[in-house]
Amino acid sequence: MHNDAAKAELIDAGRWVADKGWVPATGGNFSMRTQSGFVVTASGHDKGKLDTHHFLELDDNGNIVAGEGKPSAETALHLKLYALRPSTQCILHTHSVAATVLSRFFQGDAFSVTGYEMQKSLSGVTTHLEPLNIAIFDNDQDIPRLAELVAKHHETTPIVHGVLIRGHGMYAMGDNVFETRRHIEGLEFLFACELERLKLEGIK
Ligand SMILES: CSC[C@@H](O)[C@@H](O)C(=O)COP(=O)(O)O
Ligand SMILES: [Zn+2]
Repeated sequence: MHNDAAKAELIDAGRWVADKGWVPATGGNFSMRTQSGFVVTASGHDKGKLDTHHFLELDDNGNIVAGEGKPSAETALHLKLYALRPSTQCILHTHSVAATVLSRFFQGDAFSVTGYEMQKSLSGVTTHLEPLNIAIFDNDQDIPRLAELVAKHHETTPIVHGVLIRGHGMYAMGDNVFETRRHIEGLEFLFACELERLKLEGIK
């Protein structure tokens, strides 16, 4: 995909994800793989009101080749996720209330659900009967260090749909922008169900 087409897709995804309330304030950042490398959102903008000049163009090694401002503070994590899973074309990082709260509530190293038909909204999932696991990593302001932790985890437990960062949000990935959007929507549905379930069942 050309850089300009990738920016157009990310501007559209930004409006959608902002309408859902999943990128409050200037939270979140987006990227796509392109013919010449990557495009990534510039840091500090409202991701629901992106324009074509709110992006940096990077080469295959992550070096800036065009654009204004600073690349997203979390660019190193995007680049690591692309390297870990070469078919990934689009990464959308969101800050929903549900992802933020549940990643703090569940103390373990994964958000795990079983029994929901909507698990099948995620690529490769064919049944509600097996657990769906989304890895949770402790938040870290040192993004390269966090990216290394994610890479280490991927060696034994491949990351397919995305990861949660505790008290922070989610990184969702897919082989095109529509798949990434579907993964976000499917996972957010599952997060919302789990929040409702916890309210009804109480904390045990
Ligand atoms: C609103 S503060 C959030 C940031 O610290 C960060 O987590 C984030 O998602 C956006 O950072 P950005 O540098 O704009 O890409
Ligand atoms: Zn963030």
